Amino acid sequence: MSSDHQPPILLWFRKDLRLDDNGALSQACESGRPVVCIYIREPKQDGIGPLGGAQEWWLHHSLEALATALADKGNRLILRSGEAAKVLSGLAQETQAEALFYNRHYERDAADKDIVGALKSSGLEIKRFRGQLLHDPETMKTGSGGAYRVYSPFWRALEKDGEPRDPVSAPSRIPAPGSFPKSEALKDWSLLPTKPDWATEFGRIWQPGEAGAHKKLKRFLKKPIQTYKSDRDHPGLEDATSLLSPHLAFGEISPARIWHETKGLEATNDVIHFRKELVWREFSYHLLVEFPKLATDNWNDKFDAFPWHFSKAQFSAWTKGMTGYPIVDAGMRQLWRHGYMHNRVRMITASFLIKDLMIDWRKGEEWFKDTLVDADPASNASNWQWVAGSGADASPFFRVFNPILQGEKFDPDGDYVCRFVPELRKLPKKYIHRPFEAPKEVLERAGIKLGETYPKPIVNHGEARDKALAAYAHVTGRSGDADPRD
Ligand SMILES: Cc1cc2nc3c(=O)[nH]c(=O)nc-3n(C[C@H](O)[C@H](O)[C@H](O)COP(=O)(O)OP(=O)(O)OC[C@H]3O[C@@H](n4cnc5c(N)ncnc54)[C@H](O)[C@@H]3O)c2cc1C
Repeated sequence: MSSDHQPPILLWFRKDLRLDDNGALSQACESGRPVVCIYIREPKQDGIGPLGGAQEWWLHHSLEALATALADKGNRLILRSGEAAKVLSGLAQETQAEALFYNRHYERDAADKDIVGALKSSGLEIKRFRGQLLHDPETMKTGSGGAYRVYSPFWRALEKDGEPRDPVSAPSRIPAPGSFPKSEALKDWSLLPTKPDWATEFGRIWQPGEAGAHKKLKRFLKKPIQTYKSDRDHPGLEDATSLLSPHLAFGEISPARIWHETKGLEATNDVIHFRKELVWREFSYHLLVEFPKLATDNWNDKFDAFPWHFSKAQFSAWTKGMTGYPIVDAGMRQLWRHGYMHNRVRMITASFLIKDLMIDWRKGEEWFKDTLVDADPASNASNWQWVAGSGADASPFFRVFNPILQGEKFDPDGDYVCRFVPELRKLPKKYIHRPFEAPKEVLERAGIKLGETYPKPIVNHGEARDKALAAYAHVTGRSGDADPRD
């Protein structure tokens, strides 16, 4: 019997928008049965969407790329909106499908359980395949059988385990059904911003989709990885890191594929450091699976009593990159313009929001979720809690980043600041991270009027730090001495 006379398999794409190393897809193809490829736009539920604005932009282009890749293999992408269980059972009836294959999606395990329960009772064969991690969280346990809560032993356990599995290549052909069910039109989903179109620069930097992911990996492995360890902390160096995070967030490339491609390189400290960063992503997911409320609740509940203070005006200045601290403002403007921010600057801007402005980390997490193209439920939440000090294996609260010293250390020539805060370009390097200390005539020569062309600092860092540390000491009963090196 030819494949198109057999009942098809429904292949449910979610955050695995790729053909390479896609367990559900390769197994569906190997079965020889026709495959109906679906992407469902679901209404908001626990663990499911909606995506932030920047990721909607990405999703639009990523689905276009996936549709093209499927067409090249003789198949088609079907788009539907609605609750997954209803859409899938409707499609199963329409296409006479007898099976559903999908890859695991860790943050929505609970929601999936209900969906799968409903579909199984209607007689559909359901197969779940590995998710977007090197190791499933259940397989990584401490000696006493618990989940890891500290990164270093987690990394050592992975090392001891040996190399992760090898990735599986994309199928050469994806058998199509005799006829395709109807698809909604992507443009009708209105994922792209219109008025205003704040994503004008995104397309210059990013190429969403699997091909774009592989290009980024190739570029990174060719050179930047050789100096990754030292360069990754310097935001002024463009392209010193892999820029793979949004591709990983949408599953356009698998971590196993990335790891595998680094195996051809000599295992220098730089290569190992890069792998360790990939493992920070793994660790974040392990924390999320252990504590599904990672984005909403303090891991350390002592922080529940922290006296956060929300000032609308200060939050707005932070989001707009108008705090008067150049490195913070450059980071927040990079985020708005590119849907991305350098890792070092993410730490500085997050520390500023939490400790200088004493605004609850959850407000920052939400803003990042809406504006980052790489927003990831595990990495975003775990990193915000890391900076706040409320997370597992977190940076202590009393480590307060000084935005001036951080700028001078990691962007000594002000290259990064000048790229995103052009009004400071003519300022001598000496003042680039502290324009408020520049003499009047220096500011005049640089064409800067503080408070007019560039803001005065919205808080005094020293005073703000003391206030935050006093609040911390009050909540935890610990001394709030800051680390002067930060
Ligand atoms: C406050 C804050 C929020 C963050 N939010 C996110 C987020 O929503 N999504 C996200 O992917 N990363 C997040 N990060 C982590 C990190 O900033 C980005 O992963 C990194 O900047 C992405 O750039 P890259 O791909 O060039 O990274 P590279 O330096 O090339 O690293 C390779 C990969 O390792 C992973 N990785 C690197 N650093 C971390 C880290 N600290 N935690 C977890 N995984 C890491 C990412 O998948 C990254 O793509 C956040 C960090 C902070 C401090």
